[in-house]
Amino acid sequence: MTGSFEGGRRSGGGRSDGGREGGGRFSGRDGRGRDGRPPRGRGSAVDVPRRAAYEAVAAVHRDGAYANLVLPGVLRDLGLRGRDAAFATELTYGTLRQEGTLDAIVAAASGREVARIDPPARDALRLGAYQLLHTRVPAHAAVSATVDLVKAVAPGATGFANAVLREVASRDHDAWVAQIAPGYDDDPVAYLAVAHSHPQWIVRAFADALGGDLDETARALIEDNERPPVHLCARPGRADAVELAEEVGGLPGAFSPYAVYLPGGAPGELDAILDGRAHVQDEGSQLVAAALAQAPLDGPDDRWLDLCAGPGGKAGLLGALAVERGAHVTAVEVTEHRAVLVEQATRGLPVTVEHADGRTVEGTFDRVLVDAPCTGLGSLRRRPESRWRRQPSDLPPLTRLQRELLGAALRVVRPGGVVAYVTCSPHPVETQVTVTESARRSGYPVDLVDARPLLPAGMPGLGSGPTVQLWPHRHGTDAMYLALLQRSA
Ligand SMILES: C[S@@+](CC[C@H](N)C(=O)[O-])C[C@H]1O[C@@H](n2cnc3c(N)ncnc32)[C@H](O)[C@@H]1O
Repeated sequence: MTGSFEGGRRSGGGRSDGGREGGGRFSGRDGRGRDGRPPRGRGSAVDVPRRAAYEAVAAVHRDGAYANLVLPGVLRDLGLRGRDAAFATELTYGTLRQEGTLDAIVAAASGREVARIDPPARDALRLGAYQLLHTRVPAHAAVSATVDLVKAVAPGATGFANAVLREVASRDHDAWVAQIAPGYDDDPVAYLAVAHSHPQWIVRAFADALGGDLDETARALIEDNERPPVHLCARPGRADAVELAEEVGGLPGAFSPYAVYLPGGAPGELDAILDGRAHVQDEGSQLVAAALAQAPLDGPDDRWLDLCAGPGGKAGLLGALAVERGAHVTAVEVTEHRAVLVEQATRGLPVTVEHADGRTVEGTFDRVLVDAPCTGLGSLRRRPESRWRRQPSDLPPLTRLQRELLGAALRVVRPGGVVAYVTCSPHPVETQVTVTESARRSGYPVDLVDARPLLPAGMPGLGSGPTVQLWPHRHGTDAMYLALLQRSA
């Protein structure tokens, strides 16, 4: 293992060119902000894309916002489009993904714990350090633009920020990692955590899920720091993936027959989304939902249940497949507003939405999906702040709920029926342990069905079965886990 950063690649598919000087710079007099917010309108020297990124990053830390929800509003408010919006997006997502390592570098460069730096100055420094270490922005432009930002949001820290940024700029990322990370041979997990900006407990969980292979763990971490493409699901019976790809200027997916990879842009504005022919859905989610629909089954096959349905991605795909198969889907969701989203996502499909706790569901079903609430460690590339928010202490309540939901599914599936247990997390405690424990405690005879033949033929890297773990670095999907359990007849 060398100390090289991201195997030679850089976040966002290469260094971005953010060194442009014009394009929306608000120039003029000194612009002081209040409450750490840069001033709006004339009078600020902060250029607009950096200001947008600062506002989004600050909202994530100050208000507990989610970057994917807050950023579109900020871009809209500031009128950013095209290259400027792309640059603001890269700064926001990249800074949040790299935050752990950037903080360690800023601490080393400043000789001060980042917790002791005022939040506005701290966020501005993170953005500046990201530009210096992960983009093609020339160092002088990154330093001066960040000093302008600090002037606006934390005027008292301007000199400090200038000095810290100059120190950060004195080394590249690899040299900083070599300086601040423990030696790989001494503590590989701690090294990987610093080199690839993940908390150690997540590095450990990935390594466990990958059978202890630390080289592959590094590849998984590297992929988490890349910008993922948007995936569409062409709804069976309503759209064809090849034709949809042509229509939207995308590419048909590598594995799911419904998947289309979008080159970029705003998927919500596509005609195919607006008229219900397609929805946004990671290809891995498509594959696990389709695998449940294809699992071999003797006897009746028209009562399908989605026990954790919100916001309705998999219910939408199952509903479209149910049309072709003459089946009906009951979609259960405990959170009211998410149940409304499921209604919207399944309009016109044979799906009944129930706003209820899945643990109390009654009835008898032939196929059941438990897409369990989980840590979401499998989609860190799409949720840049999530790796720093999640804690190991989240696991016990989540795994208890997962066991109870899977237990309820095993109770309502008919003998001979199939349950798909799915998480968007590769954490072994949420995957293997939950499945083994739930099956053992259910009191029903349960067999694990080999899920691999239910995924597209020739799909590589599916392991030795019977469960399947998808990975961004192997399959280009989120790290979805799938176990298929069949109640013995
Ligand atoms: C991983 S998400 C499901 C994603 C969904 N299947 C999709 O593809 O769009 C888990 C969902 O389970 C819901 N949930 C949590 N506890 C639940 C419970 N006790 N009963 C039913 N739904 C629950 C959450 O509100 C959340 O919407």
